[in-house]
Amino acid sequence: MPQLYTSKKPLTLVFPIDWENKKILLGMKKRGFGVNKINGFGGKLEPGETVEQAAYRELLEESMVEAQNMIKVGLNMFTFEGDSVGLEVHVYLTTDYRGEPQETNEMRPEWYDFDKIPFEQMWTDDAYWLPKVLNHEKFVAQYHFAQDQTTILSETFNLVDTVPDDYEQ
Ligand SMILES: Nc1[nH]c(=O)nc2c1ncn2[C@H]1C[C@H](O)[C@@H](COP(=O)(O)OP(=O)(O)OP(=O)(O)O)O1
Repeated sequence: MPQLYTSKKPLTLVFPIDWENKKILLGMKKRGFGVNKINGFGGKLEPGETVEQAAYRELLEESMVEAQNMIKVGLNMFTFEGDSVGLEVHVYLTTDYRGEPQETNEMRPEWYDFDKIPFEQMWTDDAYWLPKVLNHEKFVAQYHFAQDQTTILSETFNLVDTVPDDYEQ
C-alpha cells in the first residue's frame, strides 16, 4: 500500500462509560473539526503534555467531567485524500469520574444507552470500532477518507491485547 501520510498529529478521544446502566457519554461538537457531529471528548496535545494528560484535560474542559481513571482501548489513524497529515487518535474509556456533565463552549454532553448510539450523526468510522470497545475489546485501525470526510476509501482493523503508544505505518 502507498504511504497514506508523511507526518502525523496525535489527538485524544475519551468516552465516559456507565457499565452498570449500559450508558455512554457523548457530546455534540459545537465548533472546530467535526462540528455538529456527535463524538467523545478530546483534542490536541498542549506543549509538554503526554497523550494521557491531554485526555484528562480535554475531557474536563469539554464536559466538566473529571476522570479518576483512563483505560486505553484503541488507536485510530485517520487520513484524508489529498492531505499528507495523518490524525493519530488515541481512544480511552473512563469508568470512574467526578462531576455532572455540563455544556461547554465546545460540546453539549448527553448520556446514551448502548443500544441507542446515534451513529448516523457520528464520524463514519465510529460504527465499526465503538461497538468493539463496548464489547471490552481493544483495537488498532486505520481509515482513509475521501475529501467529503464521510466516505471511507480503505481501512484496516485489528483487535489487540495491548494498544501501542504509536501507530506504525
Ligand atoms: N474520524 C474520526 N472519528 C472519531 O470518532 N473522532 C475523530 C475523527 N477525526 C477526529 N476525531 C476527533 C479527535 C479529537 O477528539 C477531535 C478533534 O480535535 P479538536 O477538538 O482538537 O479539533 P478542533 O479543530 O476543535 O481543535 P480546537 O479548535 O483547537 O479545539 O475529533
